[in-house]
Amino acid sequence: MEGGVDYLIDERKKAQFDVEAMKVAWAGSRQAFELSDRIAKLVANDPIFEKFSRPMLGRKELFKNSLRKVAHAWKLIIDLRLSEEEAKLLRHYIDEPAYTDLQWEMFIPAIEGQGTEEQKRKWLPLARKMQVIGSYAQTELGHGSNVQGLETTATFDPQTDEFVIHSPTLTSSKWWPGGTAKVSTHAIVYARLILDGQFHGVHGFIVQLRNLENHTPLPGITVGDIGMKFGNGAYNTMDNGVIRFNHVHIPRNQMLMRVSQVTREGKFVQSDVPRQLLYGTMVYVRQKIVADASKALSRAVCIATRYSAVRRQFGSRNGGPEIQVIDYKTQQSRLFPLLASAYAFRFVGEWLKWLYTDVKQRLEANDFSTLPEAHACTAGLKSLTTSATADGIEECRKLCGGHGYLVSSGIPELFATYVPACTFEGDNVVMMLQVARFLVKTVSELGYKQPVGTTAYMRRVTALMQSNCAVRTAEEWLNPGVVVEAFEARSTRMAVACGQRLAKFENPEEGFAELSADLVEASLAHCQVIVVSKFVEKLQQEIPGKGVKRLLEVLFYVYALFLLHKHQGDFLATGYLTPKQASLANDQLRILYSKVRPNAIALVDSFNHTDHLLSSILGRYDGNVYPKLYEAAFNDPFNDSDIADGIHQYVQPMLRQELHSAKL
Ligand SMILES: CCCCCCCC/C=C\CCCCC/C=C/C(=O)SCCNC(=O)CCNC(=O)[C@H](O)C(C)(C)COP(=O)(O)OP(=O)(O)OC[C@H]1O[C@@H](n2cnc3c(N)ncnc32)[C@H](O)[C@@H]1OP(=O)(O)O
Ligand SMILES: Cc1cc2nc3c(=O)[nH]c(=O)nc-3n(C[C@H](O)[C@H](O)[C@H](O)COP(=O)(O)OP(=O)(O)OC[C@H]3O[C@@H](n4cnc5c(N)ncnc54)[C@H](O)[C@@H]3O)c2cc1C
Repeated sequence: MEGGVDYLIDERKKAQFDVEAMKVAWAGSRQAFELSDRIAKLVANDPIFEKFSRPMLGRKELFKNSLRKVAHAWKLIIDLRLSEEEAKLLRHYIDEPAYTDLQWEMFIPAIEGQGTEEQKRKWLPLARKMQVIGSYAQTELGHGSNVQGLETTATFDPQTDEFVIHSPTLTSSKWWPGGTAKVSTHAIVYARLILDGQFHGVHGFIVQLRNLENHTPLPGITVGDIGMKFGNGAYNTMDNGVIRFNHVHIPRNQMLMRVSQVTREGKFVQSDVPRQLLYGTMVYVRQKIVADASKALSRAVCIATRYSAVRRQFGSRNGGPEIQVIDYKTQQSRLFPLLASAYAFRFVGEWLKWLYTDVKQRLEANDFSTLPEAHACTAGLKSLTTSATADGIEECRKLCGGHGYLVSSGIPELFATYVPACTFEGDNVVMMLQVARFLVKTVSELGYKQPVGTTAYMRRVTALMQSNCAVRTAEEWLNPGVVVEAFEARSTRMAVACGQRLAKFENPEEGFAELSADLVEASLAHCQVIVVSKFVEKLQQEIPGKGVKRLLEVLFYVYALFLLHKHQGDFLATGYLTPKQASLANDQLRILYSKVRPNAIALVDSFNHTDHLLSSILGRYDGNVYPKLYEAAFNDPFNDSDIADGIHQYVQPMLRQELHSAKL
């Protein structure tokens, strides 16, 4: 047997559920599935969107090719009259970071959330027709996480009714904004507002960067690319830029003025809108990043699962086939929790999208009451899901053995493209510390204020602190109430313990800094409560299709009991579980893995990923791995000739012992 075609055919026959119905459950609805499937095929069948050769291209060629793809996609959007939702799916399936990500996911949302009605009327139609191309220039060479520490200045000049945008120091150079180095005509620039010598906080300003006719930078603007980034291909399709402003004048009405206004006379007016709304674009994108995590993780898991069924090692008897590596319990204990995590992140992402839509509607009606919770949830879940996904992709590489390290496995580029998600839109530790602030506040108010939303479980603080887990057999872990209660008790106990230790500090900020590592752990525990509970809520809905709900229940228990096993130190240290109960959870986990095993291939097929999206020989749908790996090796341009450049010059003289007289 040269390839694994028959192996995957056999595996698909083992499925104990309706794969087509699971595809719908994964997509969210039949309509969402059909839409997504149609756009995925459109991209997969269009040669312009080919991406397998991307890691072999030089930077300039890579970038030009990316510009071509975007132009082709825009043409398709117009010619096929694609809706905004379809256009977003198109970008997802093209799978190439590009300036349009910033245009559609940051520039436009920033104007929508922070602009006045007049500003929206002027800028949104231009941006939506791509007549202006915008980016999001917040981070500087010297400051990223600390937004209030930004140094760029926007000084009002009452003479001309303009703001003067200036980079006073080297460290104030804008550094990282995607799409800026070579493409964007405009940027939302975050800068310190200065009126009559007084600082009035950081605000967003629409600044034109380039001449719309010939694309040259406008006077006073120095702009360039910040250089190559991690990995081949990967995020290098994006032109992350550096910008320096030398007293650049912009009209007063280009400050985004929903939150605060500057009058013609140069007076600062603070509206009732909280200043945190200036950070609203980040809340939006963090929510998108959570939704995206399941897509990235499911890709890696799909590759590793299919390959694990194709790959065989050891155990051959009488010349028969060796054991499929997916049958090793160690392989299952590394792979199946990641498979379950992909589903868990899919469902929590769906819920977070709902939460964001709700908060957006409230904000439009000037109801800001749920903003702190939305901020804590988006920040915390962004941190949890991206960290787990980045680690998960790397684990999938290892699960594929040596071949996982080949670019043609599709995993190295996926990893290199994905990992910055742990840093951008808020470093993951800084984000967990935001959750910690929210938790500390919630805990300190428990005596007189009922917690709501995702912290509502802490209303039962007394019970969660005092009662202990009642599980006596491995079977008893198969109860969603029991599992969720364990996570709630652990989280409450960790948060309350942090609160008690914080109370001993005279200066709360000093205490917060001193205990920050523990606070991050307590925040993670709280975020895990959210993911686990949202999975349970999903299971309480009607889920059609033979065996679909049963398999999702199995995945829920795998996800939750795996986390419980991984963090058993917390569960034991807080006293909620006994060592025996933790051990029973692990026993149940092994039983669950054997329930996943026959369904593993069908579960990854249910992601409905095309071979184009996976861009992986190891993860091919047909399992034809070895012949295609062999073919790809000889198709590599490096194998064009048997004698590589440099052999005659540097190797042959060595063989002939003539190195000292050779010209090097
Ligand atoms: C390849 C992977 C694919 C993923 C792609 C998925 C699809 C996504 C589509 C497109 C992606 C586009 C590409 C992304 C490119 C990347 C872009 C960027 O990175 S842009 C820059 C992002 N920068 C940051 O995230 C900076 C992080 N820092 C901050 O957010 C803040 O500075 C802070 C750390 C939160 C602290 O702020 P500050 O010092 O001002 O405030 P505090 O005094 O601490 O807090 C004041 C109170 O305000 C609350 N707060 C803070 N932020 C918010 C918010 N956003 N909303 C509501 N409330 C907020 C804070 O909690 C404090 O509250 P109290 O304690 O006073 O109650
Ligand atoms: C691929 C990519 C694309 C990007 N695109 C954009 C863009 O389009 N527009 C834009 O404006 N920006 C962009 N950024 C910048 C990005 O938002 C920042 O890099 C990010 O917010 C992190 O900030 P930083 O680089 O200042 O990290 P730092 O804050 O310097 O972090 C360094 C280390 O310090 C730790 N640390 C920092 N503060 C604290 C604290 N208070 N407590 C404990 N630990 C702390 C962090 O955990 C981290 O380990 C992009 C970045 C990347 C990698």
